[in-house]
Amino acid sequence: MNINNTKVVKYPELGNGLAATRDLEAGEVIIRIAKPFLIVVENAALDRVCSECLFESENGLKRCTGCKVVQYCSIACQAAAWKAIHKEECKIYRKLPQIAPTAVRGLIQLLLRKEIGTSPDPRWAGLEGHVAELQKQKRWDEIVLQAKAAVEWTKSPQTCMETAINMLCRMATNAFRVTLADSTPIGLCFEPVVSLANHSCTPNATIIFDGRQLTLRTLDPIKKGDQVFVSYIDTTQTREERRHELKDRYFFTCHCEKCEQDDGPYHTFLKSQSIPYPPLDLFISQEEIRNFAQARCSDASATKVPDILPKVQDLLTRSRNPSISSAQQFSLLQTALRTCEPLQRTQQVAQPPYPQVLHELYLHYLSDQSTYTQALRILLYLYLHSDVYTYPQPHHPVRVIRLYTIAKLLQNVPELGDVDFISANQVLLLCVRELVRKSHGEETSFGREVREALADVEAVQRTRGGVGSALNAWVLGVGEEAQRRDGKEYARKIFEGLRDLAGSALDGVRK
Ligand SMILES: C[S@@+](CC[C@H](N)C(=O)[O-])C[C@H]1O[C@@H](n2cnc3c(N)ncnc32)[C@H](O)[C@@H]1O
Repeated sequence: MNINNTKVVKYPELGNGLAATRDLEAGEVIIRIAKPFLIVVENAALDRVCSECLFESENGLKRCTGCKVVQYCSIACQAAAWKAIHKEECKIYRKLPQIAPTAVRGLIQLLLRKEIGTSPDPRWAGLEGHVAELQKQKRWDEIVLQAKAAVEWTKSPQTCMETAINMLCRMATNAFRVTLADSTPIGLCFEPVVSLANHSCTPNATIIFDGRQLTLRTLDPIKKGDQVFVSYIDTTQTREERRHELKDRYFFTCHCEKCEQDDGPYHTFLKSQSIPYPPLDLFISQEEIRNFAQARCSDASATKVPDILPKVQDLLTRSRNPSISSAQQFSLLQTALRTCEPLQRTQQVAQPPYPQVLHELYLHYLSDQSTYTQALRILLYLYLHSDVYTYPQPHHPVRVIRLYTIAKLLQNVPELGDVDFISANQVLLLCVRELVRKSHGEETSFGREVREALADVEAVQRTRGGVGSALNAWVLGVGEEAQRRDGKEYARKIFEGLRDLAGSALDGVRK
């Protein structure tokens, strides 16, 4: 079977998988599916996104007055959902004392759509479902109960029960999270074609959503015949955490090189095929990153760091307790940062759990507008000292979102040091606009948002002399030589200033 740029290949140990049918460049679209087989907004996101288009809405969402479960951003979305499924679904939701679990709501949709009959559908029956393994787990009773409930509520024939159970098992192994452009999880997607992609802890591809549209994109170049890998889990975790999650949820032990060699972020970076994006080289040069990673890998003291993970994880869990005060939360995060001191001493900021601590600190500062400047500094620090190793591709969606967030924060903090914040905002947005072609796609809603933000700042720059056009000429490599040279000089100063801001990021926390 040929699926866009891939074909299904059976691999020993991994089962079916997807192989590239031609050489693919970094950031290319492998498969795009406008309407995946099944998408359900997860319970925690029902109040956040429109259940039809899956976007957030600046004007707020309107709840369905019938079931009071789903919400829509417009009459058009409500009408489309009503016609497609909600007319039937609504009658069921109304009678339930509470909102059914996300997977059950997915099964209800499939039963109502008559996608589940008395025998498994060839579109998904061939997918690995791990039925025998699930039968041995505590989860099995829950799966059977969920299938029974969905069959009963949809008034489907009892003969559908076995297929419904089979479908829930397939969903447990094959469904993946739907996310907003910034990776916030909002739903569950079951799409049999893309589910064929196997897992690696150093994936060469990633799944991106734009509303309902799903795109499988390359992170690295993939040669014709090579396998396409995505990651099922958060790859920044330690090998033990990754292996535990993969075994528990997907019933396999990962033997990718990162797991076999127990490579940390610096080793993984050195083995990556990272392709530099020249304008960002002025922010942090590829050569500098490579030399630094090499030094970390040959530093014997780097391997002698005590196991701080359990203590830091405990502190982070306690800091997320909603009933503690902001001051108590900050104190726990300060202790977590101090516990990471051995990693700081050996300059291993990208090594878990250090980046997690920094991220929590960033979120803490972001929760209060008066501390946005600290949030900005921490984010710059994370980008320069961790992200560039953990996500080696400059167009990696996480890195692109990080740069975009830094640009947005620059608009919301008072000027600091010598950095011209308006120009810094522009130069970062110019880079993001270029990188978004490979990370999310310029035709996506995120691509449009970036272009609009850039147009706004460029309008301001036009009133401030030639800086804006020089920066534009330099990033895009257009215009006259002298203008590009000026642009490069402005950019060098901006990036230097941003690096200085990152340099003092932790001063306030350590006090
Ligand atoms: C989403 S499915 C991928 C398609 C699957 N290989 C199939 O034949 O249907 C996930 C399942 O594939 C297998 N799998 C995926 N990645 C693997 C890997 N790196 N090593 C071993 N098995 C893997 C596991 O059985 C896992 O539960």
